[in-house]
Formats: sequence, C-alpha cells, structure tokens
Amino acid sequence: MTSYAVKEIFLTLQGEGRQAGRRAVFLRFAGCNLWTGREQDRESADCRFCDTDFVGMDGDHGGRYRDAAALADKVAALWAEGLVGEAGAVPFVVMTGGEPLLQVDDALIAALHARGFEIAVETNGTIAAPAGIDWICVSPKAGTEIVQRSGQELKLVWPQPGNDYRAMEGWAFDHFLVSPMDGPDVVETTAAAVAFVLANPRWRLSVQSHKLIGVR
Ligand SMILES: C[S@@+](CC[C@H](N)C(=O)[O-])C[C@H]1O[C@@H](n2cnc3c(N)ncnc32)[C@H](O)[C@@H]1O
Ligand SMILES: Nc1nc2[nH]cc(C(=O)O)c2c(=O)[nH]1
Ligand code: SF4
Ligand SMILES: [Mg+2]
Repeated sequence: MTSYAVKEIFLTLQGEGRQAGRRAVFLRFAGCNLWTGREQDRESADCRFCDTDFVGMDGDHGGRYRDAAALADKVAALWAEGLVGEAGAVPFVVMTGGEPLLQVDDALIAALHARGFEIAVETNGTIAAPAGIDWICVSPKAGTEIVQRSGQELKLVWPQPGNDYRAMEGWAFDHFLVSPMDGPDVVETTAAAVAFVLANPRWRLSVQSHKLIGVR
C-alpha cells in the first residue's frame, strides 16, 4: 500500500480551463519532477514560471496520508462542507501539485470514484496518466518531452518560446487553451494570449479566474 505526500487540500472553485467556475475540492500533492520548488533552483529548473508552493506537507489538511481510503475520505469530507443543495450535482476533485502523476495510482482513483467523485488532473504531461481519470488537463512546458498527448484539455501557458503549438494541434485533446503567464508581465502576457487567439481560432483563452475573484 502506498502512502501519499499531500501539500494541502481545500474547497474552492476551479479557476482555470473549461471547468472554470465549478465547485471543486483541490488536492495538491507535494513535489514536482520539473522543479525542486526552491527559489535558488528556479533559474536552472525545467519549469521556471511556477506560481505555486508545493514543497512540504504543511498546508491545510496537508500531511502524509497512509492509504487511498484515508485520502479519499478527507476529500469527501471537504466536499461535504457547507453544502446546502447537492441534487443533480456530481462531486468534483481536481488533483494538482506539484506534479500529481508522481503519486496518483489506481487505488486512489478507485477510492475517489467509490465516493462518487468525478476526477480531474492538472499535469505537466511528462508522466503518462493512469486509466480512469475523467478529465485530463495537460499543460506542456517548453523543452520537456510530453508523453501524455491525449485528454480533455491542453492548456498552454503563454507566451512560452520553444513550444511547438502547431504540433500540439495534432494531439488528441477536446479543447486547446492558452493561459496568460502570471508574473510581473501579466498585462503583456494577457495581451499576447488575446492576440494569439485572434490569430488562431482553434484555441481559446483561459484566465486564472480564481486570482481575479479572490479565492484560492
Ligand atoms: C502549479 S501547476 C501543477 C500541475 C502540473 N505540475 C502542471 O504544471 O500542469 C497548475 C497549473 O498552473 C499553471 N501555472 C503555473 N505557473 C503559472 C503561471 N506563472 N502563470 C499561469 N499559469 C501557471 C500550470 O501550467 C498548470 O496548468
Ligand atoms: N481555484 C483554483 N483553480 C485552479 N486551477 C488550477 C490550479 C492549480 O494550481 O492547479 C488552481 C488553483 O490553484 N486554484
Ligand atoms: S510543472 Fe507544474 S508544479 Fe512543476 S514547477 Fe511547473 S507549473 Fe509548477
Ligand atoms: Mg494554481
């Protein structure tokens, strides 16, 4: 039985992509294969623009979960918080990180499905997803080898020199999205993403709406 290193778990609205606006439990795993998460390593990392603290297990409901049942029970408990009406709604969990596919396994997917969850993942695409995930969002990072070339949405942080977006258009995704790179130049990156969509109508804009509405 594997255990899971979890940074934090929280209830919020999905901020990004085609599921934006949907109530979701975010399950953020600790650790990533493209950056240590330490600022002194950022400039030499394979992914250098990350906006997330995924180091350690010290966040809300973070810790080492001993098995899939314990972790899925915590996700279900957070989903239940503050619910008034759930009729007709499907519970939704977004597994992210860090890189969730370093840890997600069949046992966790089965335990979440057994509790009624629709399961989404946010992944950098360098690790193949196990079967059974309901919504796969791949966000490629320039210079990395993408092995997960199918899923529901491909969400390219923009601009990202060195990414071959024309080749990506041949991959098996239902939705192709560009997401402005957050950071000191977010005004410029947003304008660049808008211009990209105006020039490439196969692609749509995704904004990090959680940062605008003031939720996590
Ligand atoms: C923190 S990552 C975790 C999941 C996985 N490691 C990945 O990269 O997809 C979650 C999402 O945030 C995006 N992201 C990270 N830093 C960002 C930034 N500075 N601006 C916009 N999106 C960013 C990633 O591309 C990814 O789609
Ligand atoms: N609200 C909210 N939506 C998100 N969509 C993707 C996120 C992520 O960090 O993976 C994220 C996040 O951190 N918060
Ligand atoms: S791959 Fe994802 S979690 Fe890892 S450093 Fe990049 S954006 Fe952050
Ligand atoms: Mg985030």
